[in-house]
Amino acid sequence: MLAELTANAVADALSRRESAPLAEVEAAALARPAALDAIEALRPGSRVKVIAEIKRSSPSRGALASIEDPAALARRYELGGASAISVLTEGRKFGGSLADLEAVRQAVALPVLRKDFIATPYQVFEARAAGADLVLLIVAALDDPTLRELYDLIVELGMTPLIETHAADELERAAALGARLIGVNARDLSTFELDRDLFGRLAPLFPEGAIRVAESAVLSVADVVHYRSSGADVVLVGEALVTGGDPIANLSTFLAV
Ligand SMILES: O=P(O)(O)OC[C@@H](O)[C@@H](O)c1c[nH]c2ccccc12
Repeated sequence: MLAELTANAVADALSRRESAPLAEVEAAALARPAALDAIEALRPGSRVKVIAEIKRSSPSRGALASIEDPAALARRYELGGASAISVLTEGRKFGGSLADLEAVRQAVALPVLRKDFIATPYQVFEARAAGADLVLLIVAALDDPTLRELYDLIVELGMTPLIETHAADELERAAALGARLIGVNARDLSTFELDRDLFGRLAPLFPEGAIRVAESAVLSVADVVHYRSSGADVVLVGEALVTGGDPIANLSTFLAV
């Protein structure tokens, strides 16, 4: 079942009156310097890697942090050893914007993920125009033809799709795309409930060679250890880094796993 949150965000994207014409956003996307190689940056290593997220609030957790200077936070993440940065660009529920992404892009040399409810090619061009290197696609929110279309466009623009799943059949759909970077979100987007063991249950179903990303619910080092021992190459961490005091210190404990 498509979560209300996701359905609303997708409906928003589809009905939105875009501020610039498609041709303009396309031109801006093509004029950007080449995207950074996120597959290289997230390649599995002897230690877990972290995608550090910039998120002001969420529908499940409410207000998290005001984050007046996302660029400064991104620099802390980079100094702390993050391998990539995720920027929520959804405005209504998460308090983010494409301006946040642009500011982050200018501040760091790491790959930057556009984290949003992407449903149209327009949003993919917008992501590239703002400097994104990665774009999230949520399998549950998209039918197969749209998933394929958006996936191919992301790749064509030199970016890397991060394919988010939450169930075995969704992982199959991700595999059918040929996805090289696949996440399992521990949070169910329809109930907001967390299932920290979902990643471990789905890990054996990942296609050969795909990079395995555990998303959500990392609040402590113990959670990183749990995901790592279940087969995660990468963990995507939001709340713990925006609310938990010094992100550099927090990252260093996570990266020791
Ligand atoms: O704050 P957390 O529990 O560390 O979670 C981060 C990230 O996984 C979460 O923000 C997220 C995962 N998938 C999403 C899709 C849309 C918006 C947000 C998300």
